Amino acid sequence: FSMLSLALPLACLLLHLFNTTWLKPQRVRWKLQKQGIRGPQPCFLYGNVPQMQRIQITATKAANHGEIVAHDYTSSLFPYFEQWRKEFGQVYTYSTGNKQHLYVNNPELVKEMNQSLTLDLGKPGYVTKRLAPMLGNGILRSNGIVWAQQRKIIAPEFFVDKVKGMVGLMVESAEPLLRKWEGCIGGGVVAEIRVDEDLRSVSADVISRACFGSSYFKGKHIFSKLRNLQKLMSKQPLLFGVPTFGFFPTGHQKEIRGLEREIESLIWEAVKERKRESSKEKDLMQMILEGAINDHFVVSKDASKRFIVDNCKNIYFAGHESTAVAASWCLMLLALHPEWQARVREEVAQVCREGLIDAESLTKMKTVTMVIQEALRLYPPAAFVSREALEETQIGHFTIPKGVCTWTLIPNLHRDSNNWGCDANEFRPQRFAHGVSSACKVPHAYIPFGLGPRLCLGRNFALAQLKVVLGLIVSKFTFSLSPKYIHSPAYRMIVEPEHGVHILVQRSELG
Ligand code: HEM
Repeated sequence: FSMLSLALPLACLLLHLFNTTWLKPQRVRWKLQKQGIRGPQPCFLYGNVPQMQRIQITATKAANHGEIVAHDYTSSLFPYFEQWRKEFGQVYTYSTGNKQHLYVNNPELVKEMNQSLTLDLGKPGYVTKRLAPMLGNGILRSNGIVWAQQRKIIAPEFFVDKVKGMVGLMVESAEPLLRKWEGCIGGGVVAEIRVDEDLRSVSADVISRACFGSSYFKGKHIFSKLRNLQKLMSKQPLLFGVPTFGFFPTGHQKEIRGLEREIESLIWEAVKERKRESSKEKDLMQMILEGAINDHFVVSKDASKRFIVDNCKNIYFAGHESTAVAASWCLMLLALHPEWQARVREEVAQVCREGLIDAESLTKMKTVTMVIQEALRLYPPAAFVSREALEETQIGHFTIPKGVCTWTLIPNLHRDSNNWGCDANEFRPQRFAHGVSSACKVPHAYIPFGLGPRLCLGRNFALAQLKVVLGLIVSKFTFSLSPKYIHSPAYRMIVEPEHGVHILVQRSELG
């Protein structure tokens, strides 16, 4: 009897395991295969992860980092996707553990996703769970009604009219960088400068002043801690790594939890300070505070604290990191292309009365806009748009079973020669001379700011800041790439220059 009483639960457990690790994923695969979607053969328990690791190791060995600036980094950064794309086309399926994925890089299908308003495609839980220390349950991670509420509170702070009012403080925030670089040149002619950290300071300063008003000086600590957290978390396999079944290296996790607590208390201090001040000025922090008080989804005091801290963290991260990295890529490309640098310099001199950059002059910066658009095409800081079918969903003529995660690789999509032409890997801002709609066949597949209802809500803010920073730097300085620069785009939650961007800077004759 005792043998039987042991055997029965054991058999149930094995059956359950077999069902979740093989039968269920197999059923999902069948549903996809029936629609003509192919993909690499998965192995038991791990899916295609071992294959992904093998392909990555081979690609890393073959990579020839830094010798020349080759703009197509897709086959060294995400080599399995490129290999499978060549084998199975623009839409294919693969698995990691018991999770089934759908690679969607067909411009027409991306257009369908972009135009769809469905919320049944949400942020994938298994990815965002790993990002939880960074993002909490703020707007970047949440889904459904919680997300809708957060978006309603935060989005209006970044509408065009609000952003226009922030141009002045963007200029102010960039001035220390200009003074610092001036100082580096000093009495000499040329200075070598690593631009990344300086640009990060500018965008941290901008977001702190613009969104968190008087508490902006607290921002400095928060940003440096968030940056450390980001670096630590990038050491873990964030997206496609081996299924860990709960076993992660604990050393890192402890450090991550420590940083998470420090960041939380810094933000909370800023919030308490704000409450004491009872500021009349309605900036983003004020809106988040009021949202936490008025929102009927936020029921307890603890939940209200979480709501505030998580959303502040989200804005701090989303708002400064990607803008700073985009500015670094822009400077790298302008350093490489003196002819475009000269055109930008000339335009800024023309449209800015007495050298002053304001909201009106930003709207006249056509060349600067083209350069930024082209930089965001070749080097989009966000590498992916990922979604999970929270319910069975239709994308174009495909039915996506519940639980499947879709992956759209932005850098690959932006290099599709069928959409962009045979010069897709070249830096040619001219293609944007008449806007995105004339630059390629399917403009909806140009997605540096994501797509659909979850499109980046800081888009206008980021573009204004990039114009201000580039406009000021290019009008004050002439620069070229330093021989120290090693071209090696790296994925650390966003695609950034692994060793930074080093340039040789001189005072510009116009500046
Ligand atoms: C060049 C700079 C930036 C780039 C390339 C960028 C890109 C993106 C992308 C790709 C997404 C994901 C959209 C999706 O999943 O479909 C996103 C979302 C978001 N971004 Fe940005 N972003 C930038 C700057 C900013 C700034 C300056 C802010 C705020 C101040 C911001 C706030 C957000 C927020 C809150 C979301 C989440 C929107 C939602 O889920 O509803 N971003 N961004």
